[in-house]
Amino acid sequence: MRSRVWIDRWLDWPLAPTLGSGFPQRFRVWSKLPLNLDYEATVTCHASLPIELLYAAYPPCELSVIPSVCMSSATPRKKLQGNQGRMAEIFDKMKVEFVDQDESVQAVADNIHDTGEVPERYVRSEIKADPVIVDAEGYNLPVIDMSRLLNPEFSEEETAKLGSACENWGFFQLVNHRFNGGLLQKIKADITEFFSLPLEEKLAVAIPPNGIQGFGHHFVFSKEQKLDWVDILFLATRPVEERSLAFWPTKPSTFRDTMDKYSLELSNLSVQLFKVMANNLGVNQEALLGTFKGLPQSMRINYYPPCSQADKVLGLSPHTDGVGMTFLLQVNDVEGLQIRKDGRWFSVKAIPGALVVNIGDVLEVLTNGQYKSIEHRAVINPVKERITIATFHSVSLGCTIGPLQELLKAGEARYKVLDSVEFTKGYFSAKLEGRRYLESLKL
Ligand SMILES: O=C(O)CCC(=O)C(=O)O
Ligand SMILES: [Fe+2]
Repeated sequence: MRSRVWIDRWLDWPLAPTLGSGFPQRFRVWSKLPLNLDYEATVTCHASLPIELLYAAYPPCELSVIPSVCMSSATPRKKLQGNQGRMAEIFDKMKVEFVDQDESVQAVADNIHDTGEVPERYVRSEIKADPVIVDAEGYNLPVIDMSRLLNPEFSEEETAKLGSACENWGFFQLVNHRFNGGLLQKIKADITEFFSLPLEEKLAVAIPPNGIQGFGHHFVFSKEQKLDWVDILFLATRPVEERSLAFWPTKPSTFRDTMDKYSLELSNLSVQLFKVMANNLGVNQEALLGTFKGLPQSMRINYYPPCSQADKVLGLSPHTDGVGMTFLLQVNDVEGLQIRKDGRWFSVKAIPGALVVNIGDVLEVLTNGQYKSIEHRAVINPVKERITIATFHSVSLGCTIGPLQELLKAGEARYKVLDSVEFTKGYFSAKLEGRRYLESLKL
């Protein structure tokens, strides 16, 4: 019997008594707790009874076996373990534990209309401490043109521009990335629709206790900690065989397909950019790409509700990304990303249709500090919701992360060498506090 089980709920089997002929057949089961959720199931009959129920959430989800004792609605129910996939296994190993944050920030935002006050746990006194620059001269985020990078006539010049952006800003906007037709429109529409569903429906893919994937919150380590003004949907999107589709929304019905296509486009784009970066750094492309073998990718979809007291809350605490490279897509036209430059916060004006690309901690370490992983945060709009998709390209498991040998010829290593699990563990334990973790890696 196969042992992997993905449904993290108590199940009831109302149709079980009707089984008997015509296998395989499709029917629906529902979960009693905590919500009435429908799951599709495929039932197949084993050569010898008892029958095994093979659950396929939605093809091509991995199949899981429920022991035959569950066959009748009268039998005792069995608490099932959620399958969070490889990523959760790593988290388990690392002993990184988030505390449950059981309220949706969107619901909190709705309630403020009644009380008029932001709950104390979301009030961030530190926001006012640092000046913010909006539209200042000389503070234009570099714009990189993908079509020029790929055109032999202009690629050298554009590559140099990209290199300078990675060294001086750690961020740039990528235009002309040539995504297929309406894909960006589709992903934007599907994500917006998901977040506009009633809370009960979003909870169908809730992050389980000690889980990492699904709808909920990350980086909450204590009941006292101040909270970010955001609800998220986090999914490990690549490699494809490591997806836990149970956490992929089925509403809207096009969500999974759109996400799959978007994920592939970004993965291909990440390879193109890693290659350009290798050229710019003067290192072997394979040496750089080797760290990202298998192209692990995850997505954090951020839903920032509006807040009438927006200057009291923070959408996302100052942090660097603990990965190689991140692509940020603004799903609607509401701004809120700020990056720290020269000790001040600088508001990013996203070009419509562009992707905001930023260097993560891993690339800063690999390049021995030549490329910069820059601190950034998200602020809240007083009247409009803001939605973004951050797509992270991470290191492969089993890799070591340290300055690339080819870059050391000119000087000493400035960062420690760590195994990828150690590295990620350290990142999460540092609790999203600016550049604290990255600084701790310096020799
Ligand atoms: O939503 C944003 O503007 C920033 C998101 C981000 O930095 C992240 O998810 O890591
Ligand atoms: Fe980030």
